[in-house]
This record gives sequence, structure tokens and C-alpha cells, in this order.
Amino acid sequence: MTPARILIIAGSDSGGGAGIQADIKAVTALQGYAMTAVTAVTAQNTLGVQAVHGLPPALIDAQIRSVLTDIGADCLKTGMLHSPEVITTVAHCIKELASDVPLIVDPVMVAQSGDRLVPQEAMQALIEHLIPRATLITPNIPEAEALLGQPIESTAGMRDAAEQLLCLGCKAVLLKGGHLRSAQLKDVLVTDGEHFEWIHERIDTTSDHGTGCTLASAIAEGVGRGLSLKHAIARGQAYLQTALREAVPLGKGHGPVNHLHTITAFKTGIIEQ
Ligand SMILES: Nc1ncnc2c1ncn2[C@@H]1O[C@H](COP(=O)(O)OP(=O)(O)O)[C@@H](O)[C@H]1O
Ligand SMILES: Cc1ncc(COP(=O)(O)O)c(N)n1
Repeated sequence: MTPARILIIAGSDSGGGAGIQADIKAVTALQGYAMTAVTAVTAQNTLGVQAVHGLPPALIDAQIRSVLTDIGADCLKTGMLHSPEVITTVAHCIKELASDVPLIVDPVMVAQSGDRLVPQEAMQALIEHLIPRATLITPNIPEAEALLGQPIESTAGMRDAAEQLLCLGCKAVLLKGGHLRSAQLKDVLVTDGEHFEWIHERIDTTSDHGTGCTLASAIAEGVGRGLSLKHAIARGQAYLQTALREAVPLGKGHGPVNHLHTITAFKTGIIEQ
């Protein structure tokens, strides 16, 4: 089977739990082919973000161009885009080279640790240049609040907020409710004419670093292999929930999920452990 070609445009997490590293693991574990345009390098671990260095827009453009003019892509996924210039560069480049390719935008702003990764002014550029082109945006609650400029205080307000986000011009919104302190977690999908909800029991774990990146990349792999959006999200959710349940504690803070739980060859003894 030819794997789905997924181009990930996002930042690096030295700790390996979020960002590009989580994206590559999720796409690979789901049998897709992961390619990357690195936007920024972060010094980051399970405790927080110690340093951020954004790469020049021209180098980001060159990476996207290099991949798309040779290998091509079945789905694009964006994560940390650290400045308005980076956002306009990415938007122009994919308009020129991949105008028909589905685009999943994860509007990353803040790491799980609470450290800011993207300045507030980048939000406006995202609204103007990238969100109207998106097949799906996947904000968490703080990101949705920043995009809308209003608070979302309970799961009851999530559908209304997702519908308002849809008015920004994307084709669909998956609003993730992990940050609401509820026992049950709700994620809401709104498209033009359709509304759907996923409800999960909250797993009691500190291994929740990179959940948003992992979910968006798993969805990108599903869309890239030709699944419907709803099917790709359901499959991505199933993958992430098992990755949360099977996580092994690493580090002193918020550790990574277990991205590689899909690999059963070790368990069956086909490959020596
Ligand atoms: N402790 C948990 N138990 C079960 N699902 C979780 C848990 N934490 C996060 N999730 C799921 O992970 C996904 C992303 O979570 P969220 O925290 O809302 O976004 P982000 O990781 O982008 O901050 C959502 O589908 C959410 O339901
Ligand atoms: C480079 C990079 N990109 C994105 C995130 C968001 O991760 P989380 O899913 O923990 O909010 C991160 N911590 N680092």
C-alpha cells in the first residue's frame, strides 16, 4: 500500500513529546509517510520551555517547496507558526504549490506547561491568511478563546463557540475540551450543516504533553489516506486515547503519550525486543 504523504509544518520539541517529534511518530505509527518543514527549534522538556528560536521564513518556504515539488502531499498539517511573517509565507507557498491539498491547522499558542510559544499578534495573521484555507482547525479551549476574544466557561458553550469559529471561513472546526476541568472530556466537531460530539472519561495521567499535536497529525494521516473527516477524527481519537492509556511515565512533569502502541511486531515476537 502506498502510504499517505503528510507534510507537517511545525516546531521541534527537544523532549520528543509534542511538536514535530509527536507529529512524525503519530503519522508513522498510523502507517503514513511523514515529511517536515521545521518552523522553530525549542529547548523543551516535560517541565516547560526553556528557549525558542524561530527559523527564517525563507528557510521554511524552501523546506515546503523542496518537498512539494518532488514528493507531493496528500494532506498538510500546521502546528507552531511563530510570527505573522511565517504565517503569510506558509499561506503563500501552499497556495502556489498545494492549493487542492487538504489542510489541518492546529492553532498552537501555548505548551501544556503554560509557556507561550506564539505571540498574540500571530493570531490575527492566522485568522486572515490560513484559517480561511483550512479543511479543519483544531483549537483547544484557550486557543478558541484567543481566536474569538471571549471566554468559554463550560462544555455547554462549546458548540456555540465552534459555530462562531466556523464563521472565520474554514470548512470545519474540532474544538477540544481537555482544558475544561470536567470529569468527562468533550470534543465538538462543527461543519457546514453537521455537528458531532465525542465524549471521553478523563484518564488520570500526567502523560498528556503533546496530545493536541498527536491528535491533529493522526487526523491528517486519516484525511490523507482518503477517510471522511468524521471518520479520520474518530480514528485519531481512538489512537490518542490508547496512547494516553498506555503511556509510560517519563520526566518530572507532563510526559509524552505512547505514540508507538500500534506497533505490535515486538509483542508478537516478529522483531526481537
Ligand atoms: N487526561 C485525558 N484523558 C482523556 N483524553 C484527554 C486527556 N487530556 C487530553 N485528552 C484529549 O486530548 C485531546 C487534546 O486535548 P486538549 O488538552 O483539549 O488540547 P491540547 O493538547 O491542544 O491542549 C482531546 O481530544 C482531549 O479530549
Ligand atoms: C514545538 C511545540 N509545538 C506544539 C506544542 C504544543 O503541545 P501541547 O499539545 O502539549 O499543547 C509544543 N509544546 N511544542
